[in-house]
Amino acid sequence: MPELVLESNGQTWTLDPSRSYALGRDPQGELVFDDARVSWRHATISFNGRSWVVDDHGSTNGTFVHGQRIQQVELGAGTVLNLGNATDGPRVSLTGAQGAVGTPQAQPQQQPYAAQGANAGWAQQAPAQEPQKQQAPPHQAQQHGQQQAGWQQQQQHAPQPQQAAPHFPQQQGPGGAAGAPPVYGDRSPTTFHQFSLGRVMRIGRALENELVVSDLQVSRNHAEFHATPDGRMEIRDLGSHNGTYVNGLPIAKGGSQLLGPTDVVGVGHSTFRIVGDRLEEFVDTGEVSFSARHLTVTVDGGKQILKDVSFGVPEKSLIAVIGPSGSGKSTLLKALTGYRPADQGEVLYDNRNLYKQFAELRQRIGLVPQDDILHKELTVKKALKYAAKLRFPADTTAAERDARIDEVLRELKLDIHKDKKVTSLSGGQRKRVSVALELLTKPSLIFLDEPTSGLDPGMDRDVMQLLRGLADDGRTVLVVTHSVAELAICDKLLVMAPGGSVAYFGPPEEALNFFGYDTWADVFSAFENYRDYDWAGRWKGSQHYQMYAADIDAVAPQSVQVPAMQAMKPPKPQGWMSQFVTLVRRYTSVIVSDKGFLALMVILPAVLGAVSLLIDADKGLLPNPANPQTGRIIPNGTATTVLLILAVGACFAGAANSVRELIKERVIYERERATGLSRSAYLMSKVFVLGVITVLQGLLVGVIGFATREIPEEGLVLGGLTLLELSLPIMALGFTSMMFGLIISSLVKTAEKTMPLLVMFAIIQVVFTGCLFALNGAVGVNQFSYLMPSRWAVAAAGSTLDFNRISPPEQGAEADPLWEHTVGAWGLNMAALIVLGVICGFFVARFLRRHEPEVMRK
Ligand SMILES: Nc1ncnc2c1ncn2[C@@H]1O[C@H](COP(=O)(O)OP(=O)(O)OP(=O)(O)O)[C@@H](O)[C@H]1O
Repeated sequence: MPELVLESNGQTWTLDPSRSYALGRDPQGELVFDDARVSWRHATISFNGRSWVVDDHGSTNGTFVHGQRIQQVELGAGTVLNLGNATDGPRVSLTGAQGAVGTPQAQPQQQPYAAQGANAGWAQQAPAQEPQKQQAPPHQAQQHGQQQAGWQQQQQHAPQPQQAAPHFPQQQGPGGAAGAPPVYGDRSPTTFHQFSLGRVMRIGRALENELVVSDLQVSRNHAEFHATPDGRMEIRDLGSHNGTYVNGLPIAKGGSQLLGPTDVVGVGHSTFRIVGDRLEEFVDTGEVSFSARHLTVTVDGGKQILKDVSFGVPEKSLIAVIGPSGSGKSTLLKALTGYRPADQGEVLYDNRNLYKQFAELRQRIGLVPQDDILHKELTVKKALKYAAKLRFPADTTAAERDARIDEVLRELKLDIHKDKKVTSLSGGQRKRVSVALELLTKPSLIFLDEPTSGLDPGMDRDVMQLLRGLADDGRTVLVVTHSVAELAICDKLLVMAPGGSVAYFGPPEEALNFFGYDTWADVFSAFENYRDYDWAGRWKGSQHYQMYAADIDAVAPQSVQVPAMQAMKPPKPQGWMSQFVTLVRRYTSVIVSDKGFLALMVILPAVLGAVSLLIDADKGLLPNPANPQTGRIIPNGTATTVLLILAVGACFAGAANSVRELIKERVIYERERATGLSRSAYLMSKVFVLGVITVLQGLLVGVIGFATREIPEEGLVLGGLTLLELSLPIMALGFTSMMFGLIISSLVKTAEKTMPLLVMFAIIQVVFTGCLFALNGAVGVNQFSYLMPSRWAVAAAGSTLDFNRISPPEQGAEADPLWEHTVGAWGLNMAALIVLGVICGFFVARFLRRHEPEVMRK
C-alpha cells in the first residue's frame, strides 16, 4: 500500500488510503486553506485502488502541478500542487509515496466515470489544457498585476452599461473546464448481477427478492426480469407503487416490456441495464451533474419571459440564482423542475433529458417553495409522519417510515425539536423542517425558492450553510434568493437580467467584478436603470462566458418534446383510499390541535340557533287560523323570521368553515400534487371532514331553533320525528354552503379576499330565502333563486311547516309550488339542495386544477 505524506503550510499528514481528503476553504474539509483564491471545495486527494490522485472540483482558479492547470492527476513523491495560482497559490507537496510522479494529464477514457470522483465527466469533456490561455479571474489578475488584454477591455466597459454593448471577440478559453458538466459519457455500474438462464430475477425491498434494494421508494416486490422463450429479456412490473420505467417512461402497472441492449430500466433510485448475461445496476446516490441548455419560455402573445438560459454544474454543487423582480427566476425554477417545461431547450439530469424522462426523474427532485409546506398546527414529527405516509409506497411499514424520519431529523439537527409544534419554531428552523420533508425521499436535486425571505441575517446564514452541507453531502442544490449576503458560500452564481436572460454565470466571488460594481445594490440599480441594455450580449461576449458556459451553449437549441401527459404524471405511491384516509386523519389532527377553532365550531351554531329564540319566544311555527271575517289566513311572521335566521345561521357557519380552507394550504397542495397526491382524494377529504362538522353544526342550529317552538306533530316524511325532519334541510344547507365556501376558497388569490366574499354570499342567501318577499311569480328573480341553497332549504322546511298557509300568497297570486305541503315537494327541495352541493364540488375540482403544476393538469 503506497504511503503518501502531505506537507502544507508547515504541517504534515500521512494520508490514509481508505479515506479521501477535501482541500478548500470549507472549514468542514480536511485541509483548510484560508485564501480567497482557493475555492470552497477546491479539490480532493484520494487513493483510487491503484494510485493516489488529486481531483480538481471545477475550482474557479484551478489546481496546478508544475505550473500547469490540471483536472486530475496521479500523485507521487515530489509532486507539488499549487491551489488557485500556478506560482504563488497555497502549496501542497507530497513525499514518501510509491506511486508515479505526477505529470499533468487529462485522463478521459482511462478511468471509469464513477471512479474518477466528482468531476469525472468533466475531465472527459475538457480539452487538453492550454496553460498559456488559463487566465486568472479578474480581481485576482488585478491583485497580482497580471492583467490580460481581454479583461482590461472588459473593465473599461463594464461600469458603463448605458453605452453601446461592448462586443468582445470570442476567445478560445479553457473550454468549460471550470464550469461545464459532463456532456457525454456514462457512469460505471455500482454493481453487477449475474443472470442464470431461465431464472427470474425479482427486484424489491423484501429480503426474499433475488435483488434486494433498500430504498423506500421501491415496493416490497417491485418488478422482475425474466427471459422470454426466444431468449430475449423482459421486465415485468409487479404492481409497484412508484412504477417501473424503461428509458424514463413508465410501463403499465403489472405490465411488461421487452428489453433491447440499449434500454435502461428504472426502479426507485436504481437503474439497470442488461449487458450480455449480466445485469448492471447504477445507484443514484445523489451525486448528479445538472445543466440547462438554451431554455426559452414563451407565453401567449409570443413574449419570451425566459431567454436562452444555459448553465451547468457538476455534482455536489450549490448554485444561487439572483436577479431583479420579474427577471424570470420563478419561471426558470418551474422550467428546471419540470413544473412548467420550457418551450425550447433541455434540462439535463446527469446527462438524462429531464423532460423526456420526467416520470421517472421527478421522484429524484425536491422542491422547497417559498411558503412552508407544513401544517403549522402539527408537531414536527407528526407533520413529517403524514408527509411520509403520503409520499412513500403503501407497503412501507410505519417503522420503516419512522426510521427514515428520525434519520432526516438527525441530519438536519431537528431531533431536539421533533415534539414541538411547527408554529413554535423560528423561521430558520421552520425552513429546516420544510427541507427535512423534502429530504425524506432522498432527492438528488433540491430546488429552493427564496428560503431566506423574511429571515434575519443570522438565520439567512444558517439556512445557506445548511444548503452548503446538503450539497457537500452529495446533492445538487439550486437556490433562488433575494439575499446576497451569503452568496460566497455557493459554488456558482446565476444572475438573471431583466427580460429573462442570463447576465452572469460563474463563481460568486467574481460576479461583482464582472459587472464592475462594488455592491449588488449597484448592479440591481444598473439593471433597473438600463433595462433595455443587452445584458445577455455582454455576458456572451465575456471571458467568463467562455470559461463557464460556452461548452454547454455550443450544442444547438432543441425544441422540447414533452412526452404525452400520461407519461408525465407522477405515480401514485398510495391508492386513492389510503390517501383519503391519511388526509382525513391529518386534517382531523390539525383541527383537534387548534383549540380555538374547535371552540368556535360549537359556539357559532349555538349562538346562531339561540338568537332565533329571542323572536316571539312564545309563538309557534304552525299556520295561524283563518280570519273569520275575510276567510283569509293571517300570516305567521314568526315562523318565516325564525326560519330565515336559522337558514342564514347555517349558511354562514357552513361557508365560514370552508372559505379559508383551500387557500391557506394551497402551497402544500401544489407540492403534494406534484408528488402524486390525488386531486379527488384531497377534495373528498375536505368535503368529508368539513361535511361532518357542518352537518353536526346544522343539527345544533336546528335543534336549538326548533326544539322549544310548537311544530307539527307529524312531519311529511319522518312521521313523529318532525324536529329531525325540520333540521335536515338546515343540515343540508350548511353542507351546500360549505361547498360554496370551497368554491370561494379555490378561486381567490389571497386569504384576505375570502371575508368580503363570505359576507356577500351570506347576504345573498338572506335575500333569496323567500322569507322576505315572494319569489314565486317574480319572473327572472325566482328562476335565479333556484341557484341559491337557502331557497331550497327554506322550501324544504317550509313544505313540512306548510309555508303556503303560514305565509299565504297575495290575493290573486299563486301559491309557491316548492312550498307545497307534500312529500314530493320536500323530496324535490332536498334533492335540489344536494345536487347544488355536488355541482359545487365539480367546480371546486376544476378551480383546484388551476393551482396545480402545469404538468399535473389533465
Ligand atoms: N403566464 C405568464 N404569462 C405572461 N407573462 C408572465 C407569465 N408568467 C410570468 N410572466 C411574466 O414574466 C416575467 C418573469 O416572471 P417571474 O415570476 O419568473 O419573475 P421573478 O424573477 O420570479 O420575479 P419575482 O422576484 O418578483 O418573484 C414577469 O414580468 C411576469 O409578469
